[in-house]
Amino acid sequence: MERMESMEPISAYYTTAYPEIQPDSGYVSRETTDNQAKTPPAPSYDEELVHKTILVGDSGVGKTSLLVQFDQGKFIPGSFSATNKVVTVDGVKVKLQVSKGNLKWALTVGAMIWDTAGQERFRSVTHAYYRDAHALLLLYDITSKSSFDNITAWLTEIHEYAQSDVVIMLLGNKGDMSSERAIRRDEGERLAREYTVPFMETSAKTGVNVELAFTAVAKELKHRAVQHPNEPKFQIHEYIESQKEKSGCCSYF
Ligand SMILES: Nc1nc2c(ncn2[C@@H]2O[C@H](COP(=O)(O)OP(=O)(O)OP(=O)(O)O)[C@@H](O)[C@H]2O)c(=O)[nH]1
Repeated sequence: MERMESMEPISAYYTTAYPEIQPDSGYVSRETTDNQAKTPPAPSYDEELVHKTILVGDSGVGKTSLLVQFDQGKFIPGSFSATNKVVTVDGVKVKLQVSKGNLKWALTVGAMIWDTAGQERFRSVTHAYYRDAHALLLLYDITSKSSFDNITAWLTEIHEYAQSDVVIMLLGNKGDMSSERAIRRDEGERLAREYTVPFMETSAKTGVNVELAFTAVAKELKHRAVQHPNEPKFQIHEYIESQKEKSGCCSYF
């Protein structure tokens, strides 16, 4: 795996400042790429395209663990809870750039902002981050009914502040904890269908579907950026299903 920055040891990872990823840096605006797509000849893939992706969801659902699993290919047990780690004023816990093959991600993990009365609000990153995001990974924890119930509120927040064409994916994380499961897989599937977003269960612990989740959104964004008007649209749902079948994804949680 090619890294865009030198890595710090994990112990320092969540207690030091992260490489700043400026909202406007490192990726091509959709407006530009749309125009390019309409101008013959068909555009080639912009190798510098960075897929700005934010992970959101209730506290403790495993956002940071999922990012670490994707980035480092391992599970580091224990909470990266925002409450005792550095959270920037804009509600961001981690910013990181990851590069795999010719795909690049600027990843941001949102941390819950607590209001003065100590009540959790359905807001993590500030509006500027939402507006700037190409993709949002929205996580719940399959062992936590409340994290699932709150997905609707998260989606309301996303629809209010994010770009209308943002790619959203719903992830039911902690898929390895089937004995403590509170949300059936078909409940996740039903919710995803209701909001017309792709869905899969993941495990930051075993790594199941982690790479697929990030790759699927990046591929969707890449296809949008370079799509020729006459070409068929990339079908993210079909891509996910075909890859799940290839990897036999869900049988070894
Ligand atoms: N078994 C299991 N545990 C997980 C998984 N993902 C995360 N955890 C655990 O769940 C807890 C919370 O994980 P975090 O990655 O800190 O969650 P977060 O969403 O970033 O939390 P906040 O910073 O509070 O927003 C930790 O104890 C993790 O070890 C998973 O897929 N399986």
